Amino acid sequence: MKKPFIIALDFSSLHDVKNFLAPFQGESLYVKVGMELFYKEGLAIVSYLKEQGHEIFLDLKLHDIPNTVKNGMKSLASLDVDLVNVHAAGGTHMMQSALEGLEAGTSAGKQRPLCIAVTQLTSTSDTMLKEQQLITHSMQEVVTHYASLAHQSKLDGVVCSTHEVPSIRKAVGKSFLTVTPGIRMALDSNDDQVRVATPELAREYGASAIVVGRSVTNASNPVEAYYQMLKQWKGEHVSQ
Ligand SMILES: O=c1ccn([C@@H]2O[C@H](COP(=O)(O)O)[C@@H](O)[C@H]2O)c(=O)[nH]1
Repeated sequence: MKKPFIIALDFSSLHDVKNFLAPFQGESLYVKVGMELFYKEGLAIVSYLKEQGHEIFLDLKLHDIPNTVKNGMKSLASLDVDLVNVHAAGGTHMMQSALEGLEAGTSAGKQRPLCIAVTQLTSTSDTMLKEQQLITHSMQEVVTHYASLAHQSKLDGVVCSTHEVPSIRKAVGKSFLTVTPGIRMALDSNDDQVRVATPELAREYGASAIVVGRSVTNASNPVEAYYQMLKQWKGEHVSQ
């Protein structure tokens, strides 16, 4: 990915997004719009971020019957965002339908948005997998299996934690995207995340891109926090 550092704009209004982005003036960023912001601001937020020259990951995690996901993706493709996603648990038919919808909804001459599948949320622990989802395979096996299904369905990649990246790369190759949230600096709070890693570990394990929210957005100086994490992601020395 050209810009492998994605900032999660988990804000509740366009006003808060504008305040957050103001000190980044002139910088073209890769930003993630999730449910909180999109459900509140809708198309206005996408239009605004595009006008400002940012790339957009629209993180709505579609998970429904194949026909509904196909038509949903057809609508999302018309927004001209760069990256969208589904839940791999929806199955191969659903993932293939997602791609069909994206292709059908992309205007002639434009590139369809990339599409990736969420494997297991980074807030899911081994215990939750076993006790709440009744899955007896290991996290690594489950995530890698979902990545193989997404690969067979011709998706562009997956959302996973840093810890599963090496196994996924081994199973489906290096060109399949591994986008990793749950990124924290060593001394940061994990909040509700379970399978966390530093930017440095994500780079070392070969993640295609990292997604960072609160470690930047809640920092007392977000611009400084962003550059500190970006430096670590690029392999430049940073002391905390
Ligand atoms: O497995 C997943 C899938 C998506 N996310 C999203 O990434 C950000 C992470 O935010 P932090 O504040 O850095 O924890 C957030 O928008 C999630 O919805 C994820 O964390 N894990």
